[in-house]
Amino acid sequence: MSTHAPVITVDGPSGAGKGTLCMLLAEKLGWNLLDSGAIYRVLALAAIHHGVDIESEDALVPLAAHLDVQFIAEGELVKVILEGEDVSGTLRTEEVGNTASKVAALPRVREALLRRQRAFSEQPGLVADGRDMGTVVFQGAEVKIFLDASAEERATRRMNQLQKKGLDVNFGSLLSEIQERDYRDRNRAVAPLRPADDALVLDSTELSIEQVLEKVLAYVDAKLK
Ligand SMILES: Nc1ncnc2c1ncn2[C@@H]1O[C@H](COP(=O)(O)OP(=O)(O)O)[C@@H](O)[C@H]1O
Ligand SMILES: Nc1ccn([C@@H]2O[C@H](COP(=O)(O)OP(=O)(O)O)[C@@H](O)[C@H]2O)c(=O)n1
Repeated sequence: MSTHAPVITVDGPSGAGKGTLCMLLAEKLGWNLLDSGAIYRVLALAAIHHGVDIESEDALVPLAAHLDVQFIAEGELVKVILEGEDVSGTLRTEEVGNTASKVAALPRVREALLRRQRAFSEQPGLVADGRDMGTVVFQGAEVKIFLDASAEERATRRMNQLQKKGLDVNFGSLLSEIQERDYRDRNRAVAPLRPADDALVLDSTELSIEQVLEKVLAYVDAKLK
């Protein structure tokens, strides 16, 4: 019989620093990591590859249920293999993020991905990154964080991140894409982006990565004692 593994959930909008925080937390604690956004992104990419209509829930549900995806940890990075192909690079584009947010608004698609996400909860513990980790997928999590930042700060962070990868990006269009995605994620009928009632809400607009990690580690320590 498997014993219950503790879970830390980190939810919040795009660019708030969830992925960075979760990676550091998982590393520090030696726990497993779930990047649930990557699963929605992989589904979006699979739909694009197979020419599936991203508005058709009936067509997307079987695709979601049978996603052939592997996450392979390579040092600090995670390699994502979809149907045998390394898609780690294309997965992070804003276009795929936007398509992911459209397929993620469909209730039966979310339902089809629930078991796959919960299967990540293994000993010694799980750090789960997403939009509905604390409100839906791991409602009973021991520690819940909602990480936020102003839209302007998040767009600036994303712009710097993309520029470092050598991509040419426009701040104005990045900001409006982020705002559009936030609006869709916050206003969908199922599992909308919102803090769980028992989440610590942390605004990272004026905080460095180190300051965020320090605050969260202190909170985690107090909660897990
Ligand atoms: N507190 C912070 N201050 C400044 N930059 C940050 C902070 N947290 C994260 N970043 C940077 O912002 C970018 C987006 O962070 P990421 O963790 O990918 O966000 P999310 O997973 O919430 O979309 C990354 O380049 C990351 O290094
Ligand atoms: N648990 C989750 C995670 C992501 N998503 C959706 O997937 C999209 C991409 O998620 P992501 O976490 O990779 O995006 P970023 O925060 O990295 O920009 C989001 O805009 C959400 O619409 C979701 O609905 N539920």
